[in-house]
Amino acid sequence: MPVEQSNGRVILSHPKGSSAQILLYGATVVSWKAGTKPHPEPAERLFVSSKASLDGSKPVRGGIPVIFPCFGAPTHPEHLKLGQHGFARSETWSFEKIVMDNEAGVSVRLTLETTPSIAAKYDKPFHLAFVVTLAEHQLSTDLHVTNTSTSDMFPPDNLEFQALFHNYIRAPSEDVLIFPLQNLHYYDKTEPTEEGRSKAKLETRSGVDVRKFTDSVYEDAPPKYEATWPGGGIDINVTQLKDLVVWNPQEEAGAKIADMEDKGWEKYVCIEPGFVRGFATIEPGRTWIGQQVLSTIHEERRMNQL
Ligand SMILES: O=P(O)(O)OC[C@H]1O[C@H](O)[C@H](O)[C@@H](O)[C@@H]1O
Repeated sequence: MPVEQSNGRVILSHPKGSSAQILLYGATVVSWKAGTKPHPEPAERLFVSSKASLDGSKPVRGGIPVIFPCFGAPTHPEHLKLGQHGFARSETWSFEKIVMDNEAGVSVRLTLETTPSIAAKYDKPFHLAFVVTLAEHQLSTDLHVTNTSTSDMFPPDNLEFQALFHNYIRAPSEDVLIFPLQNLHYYDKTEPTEEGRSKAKLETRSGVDVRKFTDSVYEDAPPKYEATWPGGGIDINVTQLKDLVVWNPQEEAGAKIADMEDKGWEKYVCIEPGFVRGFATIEPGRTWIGQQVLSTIHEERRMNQL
């Protein structure tokens, strides 16, 4: 069966061997296994901490948590009752339907609507749909945000939000390099003062490493980037997600994270495409779609680049 549901999970299996698992809790993709052309046997591409809670008691430390409607601590007046990274990653979504089921892709759609517990802290009308599509060497995630307000007042009852895919990419963090971020401006959240954190820095490195504690928000990043390391890599193509967060806590911050496994920070890098500087805005009745496509990099392409 290409799509199965069991124990609060949706499992996608592609005829060419790749697979993905999505928890209804947070619509969190917790596994993506895919091969490459020269090495077709599927390998896990995401990191999930062995100490992560997968029972819906807290957001998953790993995989691809969906961040909405705020990234980090809330700053928008409409978000002030929300916790860090908003509520989408800690609500149980509904399985809506299988969108596609053929060799081109196996695709499912989950949805989230407001609940009394969400409405108690966030009263804007919205509808979210999350579409996950699995291909032989690719995983796509699309977030559809609809402003369901029926108000016709002026000024319009716009929905202002931030959204991000918090990808924990399985990679040796000592060796990973991320391209092409050179000459972009970024905000360095590891700076100890608010003044330091709010001042834009210029990225001078051609390939960005995470050998030290890194928490950088790149503004207006290109729509295509890649992470490479000896023997592997992931390409990321995005639509409507103008910013990119690169995070690895290293021991300095990682040892303080309760659900991080011992030395977990050595096994992943978070590469997080999103709309997080400022707010995306949609008018009543309109839908915004943010998309990412993750692809395994085939080794021969890496060799050609060296
Ligand atoms: O611990 P969490 O709430 O899951 O957040 C984990 C991390 O998410 C993002 O990458 C932020 O930029 C980091 O500042 C934050 O530490």
